Amino acid sequence: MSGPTAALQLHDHGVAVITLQNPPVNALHPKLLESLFTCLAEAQASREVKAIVITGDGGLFSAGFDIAVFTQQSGGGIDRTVNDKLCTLVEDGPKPTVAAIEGIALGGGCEVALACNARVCTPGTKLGLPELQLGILPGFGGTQRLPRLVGLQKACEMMLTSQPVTAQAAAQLGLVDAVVPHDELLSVAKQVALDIADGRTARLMTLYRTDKLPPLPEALMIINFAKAQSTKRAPQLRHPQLCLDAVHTGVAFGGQAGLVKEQEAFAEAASLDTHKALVHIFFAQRATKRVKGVTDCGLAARPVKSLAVIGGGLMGSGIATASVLVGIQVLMKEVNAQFLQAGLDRIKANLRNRVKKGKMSQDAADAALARVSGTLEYTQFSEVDMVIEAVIEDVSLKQRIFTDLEKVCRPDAILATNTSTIDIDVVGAKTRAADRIIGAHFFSPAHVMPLLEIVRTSKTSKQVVLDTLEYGSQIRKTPVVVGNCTGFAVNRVFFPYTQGACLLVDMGLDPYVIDKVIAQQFGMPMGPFRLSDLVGADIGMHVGKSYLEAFPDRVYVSKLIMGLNAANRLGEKTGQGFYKFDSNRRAVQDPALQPIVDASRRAARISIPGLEASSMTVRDIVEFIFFPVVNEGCRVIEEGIVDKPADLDVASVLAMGFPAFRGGIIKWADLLSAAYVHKRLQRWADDFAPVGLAGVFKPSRYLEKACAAGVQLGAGVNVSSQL
Ligand SMILES: C[C@H](O)CC(=O)SCCNC(=O)CCNC(=O)[C@H](O)C(C)(C)COP(=O)(O)OP(=O)(O)OC[C@H]1O[C@@H](n2cnc3c(N)ncnc32)[C@H](O)[C@@H]1OP(=O)(O)O
Repeated sequence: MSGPTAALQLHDHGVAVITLQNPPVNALHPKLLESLFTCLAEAQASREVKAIVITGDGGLFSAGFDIAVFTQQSGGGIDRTVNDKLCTLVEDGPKPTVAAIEGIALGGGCEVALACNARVCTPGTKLGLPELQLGILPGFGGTQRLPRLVGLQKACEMMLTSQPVTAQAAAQLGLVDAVVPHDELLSVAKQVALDIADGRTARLMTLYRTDKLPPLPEALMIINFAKAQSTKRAPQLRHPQLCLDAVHTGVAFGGQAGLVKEQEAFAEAASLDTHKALVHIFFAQRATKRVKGVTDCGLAARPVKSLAVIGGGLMGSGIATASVLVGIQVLMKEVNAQFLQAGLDRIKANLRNRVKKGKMSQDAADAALARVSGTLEYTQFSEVDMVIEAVIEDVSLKQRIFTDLEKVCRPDAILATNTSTIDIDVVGAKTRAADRIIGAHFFSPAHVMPLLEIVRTSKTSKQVVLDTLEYGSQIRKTPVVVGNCTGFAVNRVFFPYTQGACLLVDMGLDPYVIDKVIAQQFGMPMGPFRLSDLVGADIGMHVGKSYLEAFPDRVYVSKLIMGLNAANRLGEKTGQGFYKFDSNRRAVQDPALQPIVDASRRAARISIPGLEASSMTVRDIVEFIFFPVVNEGCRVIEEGIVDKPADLDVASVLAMGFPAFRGGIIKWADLLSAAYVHKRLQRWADDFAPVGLAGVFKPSRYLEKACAAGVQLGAGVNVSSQL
């Protein structure tokens, strides 16, 4: 088979079977679409063909338009005329077409199926229109045909959430006409096609159906409600509105008018930065598992079957939960029976929560729980493939544990620490096992947060990095492999985040206004001060000290966090921090914070001419806080802490909640232009030089060089090679 193509075969009784072929997911590359068009035209014209079945190769129908093409061509890379002609040939060509669907029918794949005159699928198939998660909208007629098949409300929900439906739900909704076993898929689809051709079954053309559409006033209410909901959820996003505009035109003026509007709306969405950002994140997230010098050198990963977790606290029990959920046997070790029981109870509670939320059955939760055993000894440690230590951040305690582990574990067992602040080399300093010691930095809650930061030292073996990557995939995390430095990649890049916000408060801005700008207008899940309350001001101060030691040239020490510590306003855990918290953990503004803010401002005495608080715009606030984060990201790239710049984008999205629709921290800077980021940082460095804070903003070498060379920050090594 050569490249993306469609294959035409004539089967018995005059049924032409066209098979989409483009492994691994039969993505609709323009070449495949062209080939599909040629096959369809041939089948439609052939005297020997009575009916047509479209199916996919390798047990999958299609994952939709080839997303890689979006990165290569402007305007979405979709040829409208091919698309129009193709769907017309499928839907109302002389011979009926039926889709035989297995595995997935997503995006354009689902839309080709929607244009068919009937659809048959196998159990386990997922169908949906997830285009909005890529910053576009369905562009092969999905905005018109889906509402006509499943009803307007359900169609809006499916498109706005990007969530596919199961085969069973699709049958109930009328999205498919039959669900049949794998062995019968093709024969049933062929029979349905012949039944239509012979007039035994009515030939339905989805675009012209109106039976599932509500009367116009009701339809408009549904669309307007969906628009309002979508604005409330993500006011920054335009493409959901464009999608609903296309739906609106279709229900008000008919499917053909709707198709024209859909194409216009698609082209507009495809031209926006949101689309570029989301496509970037789609590929970047899948690329984190490919690490130079580790995954490309012929080594085979060893899956983890049994794991020991040391420490049953919040992190340890979360790690254990994530592992038992995917079938790994877990041995949890604690120092006494009471702590052990508390750890096991936490795992039980985590699983119970999942059952309550409908994420798993009680039977599956029971089976998962049966995979955990508790111990106070090291006796069974000789049996495990991997150990993850998750005790408190105490260097000598961790060193003792690793010395013990070296003695009790198999010589090939992976020894991991979940530290977030301690140098991995120091943790293993008293052992001779440095080649199998690695950081496995989880984010809290460990069984929920999707990122696993894998920290390798200069001594960690490739095999151990590969195995830990494999473990990350096993527990369904997105792994990012990083180097060993203060804060590793994620926390290090984000240390200027709260720092910049504190500096703004000391300059006169209201902390609650800053939080609103960063959360509601920029799109972070919460602002820096709400985040500080979640993490705890005590932890903030402790971590701040380690950054001050490591990077004294660029740390601003505000009295704000110290003031909170002195007043025992540590955040959620003490009921008050920047905010005060009611019994439902709801954060409300607290006037009692003001004296702490005033004291911090008096101590800071920062006043920069031209940078008065009252003159700062939303854009100023956002850039003042995030450009130093970008700058630190540049240093991390230059030092080779990350394998590739896009890893930082993924990490910032998955661990810090940086908006995916902005592409992650480095992609966002590139979309704004590195030169612009550089210019603003340099200006602030000059402005703040008189108060001794130039270092907080001074553009990094990597940023300087990228600008000088006119290359993107995301270019990585290409920039470094020009340094
Ligand atoms: C005009 C139209 O309306 C526009 C469109 O159709 S836009 C496309 C809409 N479709 C989508 O958004 C589906 C995107 N894909 C997915 O959700 C998931 O990849 C999936 C459910 C199909 C498979 O998931 P999973 O089994 O976990 O495998 P996953 O690693 O994600 O994908 C396997 C490979 O296929 C690639 N791939 C998946 N969907 C693709 C697509 N639509 N185009 C190009 N490549 C795709 C992935 O990049 C990955 O490549 P890699 O192995 O080189 O990293």
